Amino acid sequence: MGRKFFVGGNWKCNGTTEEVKKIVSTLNAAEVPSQDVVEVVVSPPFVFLPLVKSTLRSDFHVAAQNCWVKKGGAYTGEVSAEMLVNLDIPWVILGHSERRALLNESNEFVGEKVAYALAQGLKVIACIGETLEQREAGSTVDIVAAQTKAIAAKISDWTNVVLAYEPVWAIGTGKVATPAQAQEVHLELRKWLQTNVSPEVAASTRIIYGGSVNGGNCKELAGQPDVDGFLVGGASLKPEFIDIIKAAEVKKNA
Ligand SMILES: O=C(CO)COP(=O)(O)O
Repeated sequence: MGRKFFVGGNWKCNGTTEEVKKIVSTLNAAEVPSQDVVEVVVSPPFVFLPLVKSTLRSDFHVAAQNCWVKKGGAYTGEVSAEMLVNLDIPWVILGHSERRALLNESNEFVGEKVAYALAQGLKVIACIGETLEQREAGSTVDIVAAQTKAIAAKISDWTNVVLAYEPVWAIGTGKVATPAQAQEVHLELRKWLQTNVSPEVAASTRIIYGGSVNGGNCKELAGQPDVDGFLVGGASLKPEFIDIIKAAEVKKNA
């Protein structure tokens, strides 16, 4: 099916110039599978994007953690998709649960953002995921389907989209989804894409997992047929991110 393994590192709102330089030099020195096997994207805060972009090895790429929903202008504090393109930043993370929860980003708003960013030529890591309450109420699949639907309603080409399933209860909690729990939701998402978008999009779109992924649990998760990679938070700031990148070997040998 040719879904290349994808490992994203979301640094969130962390880092100083010194820390960023240290992470980059650790990554630059790492021996990892080739670009044919794994696509690696790291996402520093906006202010560090130029530094990371100019010092990071060329087989790894960078992503912003957000961008504005439309063309830039009088939107104090925002960064536009056009600016990211201007800086040659290829990727952007949109719809992260922290922004959905803390900044009230709705499904529709995220859908609009994804569409606008794609239209400007950016590639998008679109995040979805249910809260613990929603999971316990048995509505996980409905929630992630509604989040995906709001994106699907606004776009027609999924080539440059990676869908990141990040259950909110697993983010930053150390409480990782079991491989079976991740696989179950990823499969449901793939079925949703098959029915509501197309079999081709379902087969080719990478669905990655995020939520307390670390060097210890990544291989078993990567062994699941519908887990096409990871979006890593806390562990992406540490050398174990390299072990997570290497989990791509599990797929290669599958
Ligand atoms: O939110 C995440 C990645 O976007 C996951 O964060 P953690 O890996 O720290 O749980």
